[in-house]
Amino acid sequence: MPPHASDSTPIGSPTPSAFRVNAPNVRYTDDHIIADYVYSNAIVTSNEGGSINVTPTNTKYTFKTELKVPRVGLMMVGWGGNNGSTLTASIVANRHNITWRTKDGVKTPNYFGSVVQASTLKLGIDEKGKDVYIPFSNILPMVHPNDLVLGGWDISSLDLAKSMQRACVLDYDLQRQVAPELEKMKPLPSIYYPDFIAANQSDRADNLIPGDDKKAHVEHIRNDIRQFKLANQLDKVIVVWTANTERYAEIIPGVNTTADNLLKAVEESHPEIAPSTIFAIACILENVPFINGSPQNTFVPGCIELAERHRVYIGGDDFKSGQTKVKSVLVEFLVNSGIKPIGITSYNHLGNNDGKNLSAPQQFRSKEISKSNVVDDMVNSNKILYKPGEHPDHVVVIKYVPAVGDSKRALDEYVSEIFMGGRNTVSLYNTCEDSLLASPLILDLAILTELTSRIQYRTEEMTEFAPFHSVLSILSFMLKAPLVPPGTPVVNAFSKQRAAMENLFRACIGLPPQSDMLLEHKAPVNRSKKAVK
Ligand SMILES: NC(=O)c1ccc[n+]([C@@H]2O[C@H](COP(=O)([O-])OP(=O)(O)OC[C@H]3O[C@@H](n4cnc5c(N)ncnc54)[C@H](O)[C@@H]3O)[C@@H](O)[C@H]2O)c1
Ligand SMILES: O=P([O-])([O-])O[C@@H]1[C@@H](O)[C@H](O)[C@@H](O)[C@H](O)[C@@H]1O
Repeated sequence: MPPHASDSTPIGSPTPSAFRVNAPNVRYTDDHIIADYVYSNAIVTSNEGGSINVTPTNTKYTFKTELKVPRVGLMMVGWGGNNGSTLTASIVANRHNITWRTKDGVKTPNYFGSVVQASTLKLGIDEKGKDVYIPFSNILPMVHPNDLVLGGWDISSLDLAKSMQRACVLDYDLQRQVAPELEKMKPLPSIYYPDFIAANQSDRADNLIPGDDKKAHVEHIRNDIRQFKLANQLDKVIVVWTANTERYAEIIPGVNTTADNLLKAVEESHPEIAPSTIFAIACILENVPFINGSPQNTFVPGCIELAERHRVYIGGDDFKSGQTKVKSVLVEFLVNSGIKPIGITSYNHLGNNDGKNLSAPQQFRSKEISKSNVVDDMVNSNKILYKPGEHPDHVVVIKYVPAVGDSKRALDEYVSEIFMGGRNTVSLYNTCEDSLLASPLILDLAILTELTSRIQYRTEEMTEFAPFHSVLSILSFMLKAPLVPPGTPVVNAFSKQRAAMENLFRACIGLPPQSDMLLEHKAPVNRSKKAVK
């Protein structure tokens, strides 16, 4: 059976072979790859005397992955924004291989910055012991970005060509060429509750679903999704929130702490239910995954419970695109090197509409939270450096400076304690082209969410295959404040996030985790008996 997709599997077709895993624990059928996998862990216990015992555990899983790549729609909330318009224009450019001229010469379209489309992973070693890498998108059949059918909503009525122009992100010679296709794309009217985003956004709000009946709004969004799916003959739709950052919603017992009281609050049009939560509820009830690319607490407890009840995938929060992505690498490097960050100052200024919205205190606060919590797991992992409850000083500053547009300037300083009372200071100046860094993440989130929806698992205790938990923590690599199943650990460390994602998909094809031990070189199997002098 041809087992795996190439990195651009035509929709719905049998999967052309990219590679085959020859192992007794892996089986291929016309429609699935079925892999038996042993998940190894270690339970650590300590007794009163303080001595620590470690008990290795092995849990048998079977993963079943549907190989057929469906026809997928990506609906973006905030489609007319900088990220939404930039992604749309870029997909059109890639789809038609449109090149464009700049002062630096001719540019060709690509998907750089997408972990799925532009990164690789180690599959194994060749006969000479040399690492063999494949495109990440080849590990399992995935939707190719060029095949995504795009749509979405915006409170601004501008078509996508005008939105792209307003964003001022892409070179003019490219904008010029994709404009004819983008001008046909018009965002659906959306829901607008002024209290949740900065007042300075009101001048865009000319494309609204009427009324203030929140239950009607849920039904309207559900119908929009159904119509989009029908009109484009889609098998699946994924919704990604790339609209403005909202203020945090207050968690109110009896209003949004359980699925039932959240639905009741929607029926009563409770003022504390945010637009993003209305979209999430609509998606859950429509059995459509919803991913939150912004930092607000869309997923109030009742919303998570609703997703669990309906077994619909949700994920978030807040694309991890530039300054924070570097932070999740640098702090991991420092702490894992036994160096103690004691002061982290993250300043940036930007001049796009996101920055304009974030210039309002409540919207900034949402972003400050997601940008500040990103070091917690790394700090908590090293009790040598940090006493219980001890944390680096961590300051986040964001300033709105229209003059720099989408080209955010991030200035970071990391002060650390080093050997024998020494101090080390790392200063970074990072020009993050915000939308060019965030847009590829929207692709990764949508494509990996769709892939995950084709994977089921079963353990020896289970009689049936089942989907993963509704909260897709496997998406954390793309997110600043990873949403995780209630009560489970939040991982922000960059290398751990990447390894978790890679190793899960390796498990689905029956391969062990990538350990990078290179034991074959350190302890060669066929080493001669003679001692080396
Ligand atoms: N590097 C990045 O760009 C980056 C990184 C992390 C998070 N984010 C988040 O992604 C989001 C989008 O970023 P952007 O730069 O594209 O912002 P943007 O302001 O350019 O786009 C947001 C769009 O959402 C629309 N909108 C606002 N409320 C809406 C609603 N209720 N329904 C539908 N549309 C609505 C606005 O009209 C606007 O077109 C922001 O929340 C931002 O904080 C961006
Ligand atoms: O991802 P990252 O570069 O750390 O964070 C960014 C912030 O620094 C920026 O101010 C904001 O506008 C973007 O939405 C994004 O959240």
